[in-house]
Amino acid sequence: MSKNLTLDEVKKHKDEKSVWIIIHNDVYDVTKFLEEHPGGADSLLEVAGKDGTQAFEDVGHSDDARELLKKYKIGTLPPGERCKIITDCCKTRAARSSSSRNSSEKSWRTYDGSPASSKLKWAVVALAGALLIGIVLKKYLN
Ligand code: HEM
Repeated sequence: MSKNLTLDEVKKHKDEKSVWIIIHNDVYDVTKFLEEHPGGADSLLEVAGKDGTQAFEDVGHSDDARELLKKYKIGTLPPGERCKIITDCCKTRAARSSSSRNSSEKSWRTYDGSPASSKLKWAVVALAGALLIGIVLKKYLN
């Protein structure tokens, strides 16, 4: 089983001395790969200490590149910090963590930890309840 590494731990590894990147919920230590990366060290440093899934996928890396990833894997995010669906990923957590930095850095991620969908569900239930009460009141007051 791979080791659980939290986002807070990953965040500490954000410069040349130590570069950790999250891709598809797995954590990679690419410090030794910086100079070898065909896409340059800068592209890796840009997502150092952060989630690089989108950057990695946007480039359309080959199967060889995906295979190479295995060599650098050091762990996985704990279940509460994982992303369920890559395209529907959490703004709340990312916004919170990057608000102290540049806001343009906001990530597309959505984590399980931020139950945006469950909030929406309760809003719909509350709205339906209010509607029902309104209808009943209207009926009895007339
Ligand atoms: C962290 C794990 C990564 C690994 C193991 C990796 C590996 C590779 C490999 C093997 C290539 C050669 C082409 C290919 O086989 O697809 C490549 C190219 C490239 N990578 Fe990455 N990459 C990683 C992350 C990233 C990230 C986060 C970016 C961010 C933008 C990036 C940007 C690029 C670019 C722009 C190229 C194209 C270089 C060119 O064709 O001139 N890579 N990468």
